[in-house]
Amino acid sequence: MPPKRKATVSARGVGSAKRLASGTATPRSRSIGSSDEYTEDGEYGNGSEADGPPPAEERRRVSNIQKAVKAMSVENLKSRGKGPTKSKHEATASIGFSNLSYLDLKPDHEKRPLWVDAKTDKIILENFSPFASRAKDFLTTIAEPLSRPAYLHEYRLTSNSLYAAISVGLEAEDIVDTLDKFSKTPLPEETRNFIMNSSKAYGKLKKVLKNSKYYLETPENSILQELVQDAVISAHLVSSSKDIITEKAVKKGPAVIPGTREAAGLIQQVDRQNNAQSDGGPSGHANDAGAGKDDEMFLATLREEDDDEDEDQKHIHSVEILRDSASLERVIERCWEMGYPVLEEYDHENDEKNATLDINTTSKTRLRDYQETSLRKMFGNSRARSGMIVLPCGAGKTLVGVAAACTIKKGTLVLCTSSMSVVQWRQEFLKWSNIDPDDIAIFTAESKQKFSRSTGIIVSTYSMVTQTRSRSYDAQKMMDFMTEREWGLMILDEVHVVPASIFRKVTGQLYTHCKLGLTATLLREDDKISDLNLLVGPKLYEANWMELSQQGHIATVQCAEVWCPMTTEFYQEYLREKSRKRGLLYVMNPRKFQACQFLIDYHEKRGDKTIVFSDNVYALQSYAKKLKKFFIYGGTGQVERMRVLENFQHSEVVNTIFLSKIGDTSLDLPEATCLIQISSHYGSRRQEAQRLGRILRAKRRNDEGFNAFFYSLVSKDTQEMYYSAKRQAFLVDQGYAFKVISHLNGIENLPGLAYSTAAERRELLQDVMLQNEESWGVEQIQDDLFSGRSAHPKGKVTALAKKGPKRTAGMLSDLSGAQDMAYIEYNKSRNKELKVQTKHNPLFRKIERDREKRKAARLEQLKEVRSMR
Ligand SMILES: Nc1ncnc2c1ncn2[C@@H]1O[C@H](COP(=O)(O)OP(=O)(O)OP(=O)(O)O)[C@@H](O)[C@H]1O
Repeated sequence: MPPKRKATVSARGVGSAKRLASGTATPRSRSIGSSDEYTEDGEYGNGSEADGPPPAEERRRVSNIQKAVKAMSVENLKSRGKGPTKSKHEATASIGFSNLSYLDLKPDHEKRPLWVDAKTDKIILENFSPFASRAKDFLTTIAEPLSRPAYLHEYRLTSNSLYAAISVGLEAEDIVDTLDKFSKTPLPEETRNFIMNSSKAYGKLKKVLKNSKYYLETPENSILQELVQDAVISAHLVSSSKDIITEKAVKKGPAVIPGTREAAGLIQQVDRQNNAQSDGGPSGHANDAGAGKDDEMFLATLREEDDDEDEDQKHIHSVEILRDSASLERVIERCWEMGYPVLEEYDHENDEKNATLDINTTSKTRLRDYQETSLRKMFGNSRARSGMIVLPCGAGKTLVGVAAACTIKKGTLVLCTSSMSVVQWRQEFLKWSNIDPDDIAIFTAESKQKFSRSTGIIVSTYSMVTQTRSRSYDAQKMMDFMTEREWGLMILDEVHVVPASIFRKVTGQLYTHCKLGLTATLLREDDKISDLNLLVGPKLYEANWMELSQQGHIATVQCAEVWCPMTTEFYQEYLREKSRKRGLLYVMNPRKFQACQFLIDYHEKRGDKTIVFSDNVYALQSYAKKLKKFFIYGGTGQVERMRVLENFQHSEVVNTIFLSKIGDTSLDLPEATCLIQISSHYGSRRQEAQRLGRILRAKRRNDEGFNAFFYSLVSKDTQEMYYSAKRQAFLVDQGYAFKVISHLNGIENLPGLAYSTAAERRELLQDVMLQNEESWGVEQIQDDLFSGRSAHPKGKVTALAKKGPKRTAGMLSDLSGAQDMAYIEYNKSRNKELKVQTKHNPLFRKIERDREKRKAARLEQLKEVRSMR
């Protein structure tokens, strides 16, 4: 018998991503995409366009990775006298690697793509394996993706992920068998037990709404018997144990999703023989072509095996829950506590009580593969499951929502974060579906329409439906209209940003059969994501950013962190400062300013359109005014915002704009191809991903060799470096590599380079040091660019209305302009130039006049404050 081989591979890419995230490693210098703009030593050069590395080179890289891992193995550490005192596993885990040498390899392990580590519940996928794509879809169904760089992906098996898998129709036995099939080693007993035990109760219990009544439903009577005996649950039930209703289960069939090739009649029959082709690999496929479809069929096969059972023998048992929201939430919570997670499902095809909505996708609408896959997870059988779909920014979440509504064909509610998004959602419904415009209404502060027929769609904001202040007569009537009826579907846009308390209010007031949460980043720094599982449902699907960018659905982005050394005078102050003013010092670092100036110049010459992001408003204004660029922040009036954005989109002279954090979300500027970040919200991974999302929609993304650019400017040896590493963690896990640029080639020769003399830098420092607390931190605004918060309730634009007079530290002599810094303080805003170019209607002119008056009054106030000092 040949000696058993031992497993010695580890997750190199994963480990480095984690170390990068924790700030203990230097980011790897690897650029992504086909164009290589950087030289290997981190310098910015005029690199030529080059195709991605050939497969052979890829293999070599992987083999190098594996060699590196081996070199880090416990045995090697031992031989170098650094042997572990703990167990092998603990020792390697502590340095960021998993040592799997305790596992025996299967004889044909090379062909199998997975490593399953029972000790950490982690699964590592070799993304270069010929069977990777098939394994990937399976893994995204059963496990949480943790990290997906180029070669090795890391997933974790959790109760929640298994719950999501069961909720899309997989059985525990199928999961175990398939995992074993893909695994290089026999599936560890602990993993097998974990899946079997955690899945026992999953998918068995459902909350359904039938004829305006909520029921707990299960095919296993014993579970219901156990639940009705529970004191907490029985207190919230209409029925007692005697009243358990038993009915024959309705035979299920897969739902036809409008907009898919199947719905269009393009796929008449699935030829399963294609799948059965075997080359001895784990799933029996000869090659990877059409892998996305194959994966679906592969999963479908797993589901079909289950359907082979005689459905006629099945019965379902149910009890009715009290309809108030507190009872509903308590019952669901208690079921979870007792080990029975509750799924929410809606048998929309058999719902005769609620009117059917006349809606279908237009004949031209074609869902992309990943959109279809995500919807298949929602409509795995003829019922619609509540849950969340996670797609990158710009990947078309709106169409997924529209297609879900077209599949359910019942009254639909859409809740968004801003009134601008409300308008966009309505437009998208009209674009992708044949809905009658009279059947889709808007409920915002400005518009309180209803649909005229028996059912329809209402698009509103979270704040409109959860408002606690007394409502206007019309708003109250609208709310009554919404709360009195049953809705088939509720679409929750940007589901991750909404606090649990808001969801409670929403779900408590509005009766919906099915909820679909849409988001790009299921991330919250406060770790409240688990609340969403309870309130909305499990994550049904999460797309892979890199794959979507390779397929051209989102732009390929080169990410770079530009390290800007602090100037001596700024660094001295930085070290002395203990307060939050340190933040202002590293943002206003003159070297960072120069890097920003250089990059803007470089990209403008290349024909790019650039957005510069700064969370700090003082920095935003200082940079923009000094560089004579246009800017928008929370205090900019709606009219001015629109004017700047329109010019950015259509004018050849406006190629760079500065935006505060209000532009993080909901900003659709497909012209933007470059993004520079000069100041950000500490270590927020979500903000980093959302900002990147602004350039993922780049119009030119399918041009040959096109790359969008994302630069994060970081002041070296400051706290900003720590935040930066933390912020990048999510994107690194999505497979983005941040190139470090330590020197921008040719920056010294840039004509008109700002702050190139010591005197200029000292002036800047003086100005920074004189700023008061208000200017130190990030902008305190919760809304986005289009929320219209700065708009007066009666339609007047009040750019400064929200903020009181600003106290600014300074000296009386500053006002005379006698000191250099006065020029900095009153550097002209370029925004004003746009006014001259634009013809206003009389209303806008009046708005502008009012604004100017208020600005003049504010300046007067400022002078007074200063003179009092
Ligand atoms: N199947 C499709 N066919 C053609 N175009 C599509 C398709 N799906 C999405 N798009 C287009 O992709 C763009 C982005 O879509 P959408 O605004 O819905 O993205 P998103 O995921 O909601 O982005 P964000 O998270 O930034 O709001 C839109 O211009 C949309 O028309």
